[in-house]
Amino acid sequence: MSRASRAVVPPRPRVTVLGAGSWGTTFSKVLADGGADVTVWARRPELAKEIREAKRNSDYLPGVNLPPTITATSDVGRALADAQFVFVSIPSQSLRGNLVELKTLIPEGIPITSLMKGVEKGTGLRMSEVLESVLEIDPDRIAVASGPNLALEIAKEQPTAAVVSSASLETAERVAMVATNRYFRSFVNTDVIGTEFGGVLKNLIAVAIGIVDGVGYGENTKASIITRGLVEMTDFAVAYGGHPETLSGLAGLGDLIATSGSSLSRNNTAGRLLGQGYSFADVVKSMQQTAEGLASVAPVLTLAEAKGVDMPICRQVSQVLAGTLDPRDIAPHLTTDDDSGPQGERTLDAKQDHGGGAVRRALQRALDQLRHGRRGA
Ligand SMILES: NC(=O)c1ccc[n+]([C@@H]2O[C@H](COP(=O)([O-])OP(=O)(O)OC[C@H]3O[C@@H](n4cnc5c(N)ncnc54)[C@H](O)[C@@H]3O)[C@@H](O)[C@H]2O)c1
Ligand SMILES: O=P(O)(O)OC[C@H](O)CO
Repeated sequence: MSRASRAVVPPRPRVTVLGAGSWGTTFSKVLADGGADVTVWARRPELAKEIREAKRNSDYLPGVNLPPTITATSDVGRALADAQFVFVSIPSQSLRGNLVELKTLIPEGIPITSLMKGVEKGTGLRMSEVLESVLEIDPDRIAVASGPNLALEIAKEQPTAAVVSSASLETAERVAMVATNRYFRSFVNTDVIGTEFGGVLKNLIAVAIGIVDGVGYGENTKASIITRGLVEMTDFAVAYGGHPETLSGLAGLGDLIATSGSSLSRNNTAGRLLGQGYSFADVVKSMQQTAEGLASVAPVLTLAEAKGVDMPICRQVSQVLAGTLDPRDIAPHLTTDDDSGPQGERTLDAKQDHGGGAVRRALQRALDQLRHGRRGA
């Protein structure tokens, strides 16, 4: 027997993905192309059948062929039966209800990874926090994956990077190993808060970009909102214990660039429709897929208020959604919360405190005055 024929082939990991929308299905392909045997749980039996038999998900990923190592079922018990890894990709606002039903079906001790980018209305919890509280599991078993990850581009195997984060570096590394293939590379970190909030907050900024795009403003306006949006995102995440460098990475700036610049983004698309004058109700009705940013605006602003973080861009997005601000009036104010005079630009500050944003801003302004000899610079 030759040396090659005696080589031990490692067993293929058995992975379950909950959710067969555009991201659940795309991520299943990422995992299968990385060497896993994947079972997708789809709510609708006809979709499970299409994925299982035709290796297609024509509603969400037209023209994409799925690998033969993906199967699907609408029976969640069967989907989870012998899973070694679970990935969850269902709309954030329905996560809790689904988890309650399948709580007892998840095998003991395996890593559970959130692929979602929203916060829960009512509780303001991040998706990893909902997983932890409903499943009552050790946070070391929980991971989140985020980054500039527009599903259709990845389904077409365009090279992409992501970041997998867990309180346990070992869990992050195990998950990243299965979530890596020739066109998809997963990095790791242990800043779950920064990683998750990056994915949530860039959706709100992408809605703002869509709004000004819909109104007809150009690249200067969009660049201004992206840059000031990143400051808002960072202030918020840091106030909640995230690391500023995470927000400068794939899960923050990276995702912000991808989402703000692409017509594939549902958040960007929803914003564009608002900017063109459609009402919030009309936009929700016309969206075929989940635009998480629309549901996350209110809980994010509540969380921001609790920590004294100013989020002028997000606040004005919420006013457009509520119909109290005309989209055409949004851009001149979007990049500032203060029209009483010039402010210091204050971009990213590695020495930011973890909370007390209002006090920090007041101090920063006083410093700006001292530095520049007048109010702001
Ligand atoms: N699509 C992307 O490019 C992308 C990329 C990264 C992250 N995400 C995140 O992934 C998550 C899922 O997004 P998506 O793009 O797959 O959304 P989607 O709208 O394409 O699909 C959502 C899926 O969930 C199902 N669903 C809807 N309500 C449900 C419920 N009550 N219970 C169970 N299933 C339900 C739908 O039938 C659908 O199959 C979101 O949090 C999104 O932010 C999406
Ligand atoms: O289509 P969106 O707006 O949900 O964005 C998809 C991903 O989050 C991009 O990383």
